[in-house]
Amino acid sequence: MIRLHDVSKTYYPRGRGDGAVTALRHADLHVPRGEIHGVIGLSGAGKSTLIRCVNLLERPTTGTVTVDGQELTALSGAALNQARHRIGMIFQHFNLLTSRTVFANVSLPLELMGMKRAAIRERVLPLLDLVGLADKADQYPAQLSGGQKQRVAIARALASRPKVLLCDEATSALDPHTTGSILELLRDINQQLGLTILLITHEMEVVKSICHRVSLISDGELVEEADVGDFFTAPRTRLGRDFLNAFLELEPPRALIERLEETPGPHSHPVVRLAFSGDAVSTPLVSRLARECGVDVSILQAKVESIQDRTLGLMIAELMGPAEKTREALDYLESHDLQVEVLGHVQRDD
Ligand SMILES: Nc1ncnc2c1ncn2[C@@H]1O[C@H](COP(=O)(O)OP(=O)(O)OP(=O)(O)O)[C@@H](O)[C@H]1O
Repeated sequence: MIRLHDVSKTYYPRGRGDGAVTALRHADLHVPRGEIHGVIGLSGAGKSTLIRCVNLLERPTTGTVTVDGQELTALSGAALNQARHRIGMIFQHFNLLTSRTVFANVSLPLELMGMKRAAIRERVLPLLDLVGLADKADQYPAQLSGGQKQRVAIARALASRPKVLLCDEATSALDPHTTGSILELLRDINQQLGLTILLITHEMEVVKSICHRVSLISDGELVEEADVGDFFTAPRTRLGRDFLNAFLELEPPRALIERLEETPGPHSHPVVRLAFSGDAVSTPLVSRLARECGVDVSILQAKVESIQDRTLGLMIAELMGPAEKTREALDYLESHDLQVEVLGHVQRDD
């Protein structure tokens, strides 16, 4: 439904000949019909640029953007405006017109399309119902909470019956409870209307709650893409692991980090981060390591998380025993479908 092929974007701020900023580099992305795809990254990584390239609010410097089979980068003027009706967008700060009522905000895109008043009413009232604001039609944005404003923005984005909804940090200005209710609404819309959703966020919680797939963006590059369950079990990049650890608050204690050495010494223990899902979650791992490998396991941190329909277990542990035994234990763990990352080695106290 959404396809970016080799899309790059360089900004040339006016008056600064040498100030060019390349915000997006050779981005390839495919979001199939009906999928919710998240793009996560740190501030300045290029998320806004990427999502704004999809509806050509920013025109890519190079590359092509295709939405619902139509190459938008080949269009301009009226044809591009027409194509944009099939792409709704919502923003972090809602972007409502303060002088218009809720009803008038939602009807605006239809007025601009030249639709008749009666037809607009017929279209807008069910949308207000869908977003749970049927009783707020005559109120003004200033009378609404942040969550209600975002609901108005969602209704407005859906007014032209788009195939695609772009969400630019749509919940970043909202408290966690309101964030939850807006994400639930987006999930309902995705299911009820079959809408394809591309969202950008810096919050793992958003990805975890509603996305099917996720891409990670760093310094303008899409560096990793995975199903959400896989990303939360075994991110492939250092940055992905940093995001996951920060989300799970799963880091070794600071005092231990300071003692971690990269290479094993003659008298050191490996400290490992283990992630296990599926059947492995219910395996009595610690006692097996002790029994079958003769290694003691000191658990430094552990957590079980539900990621959509999967259960994910995470543990940071020190494997204590002679070098050949701890090596055997690592082999044992790897052969049992666990994701094993050696964080470093600490000198043995014994
Ligand atoms: N209009 C612009 N002109 C010049 N540089 C820009 C422009 N818009 C963005 N940039 C630069 O492009 C890079 C990526 O910015 P972008 O806003 O896409 O990142 P982001 O991941 O959305 O960040 P944030 O989460 O902070 O909004 C940054 O270095 C930014 O300063």
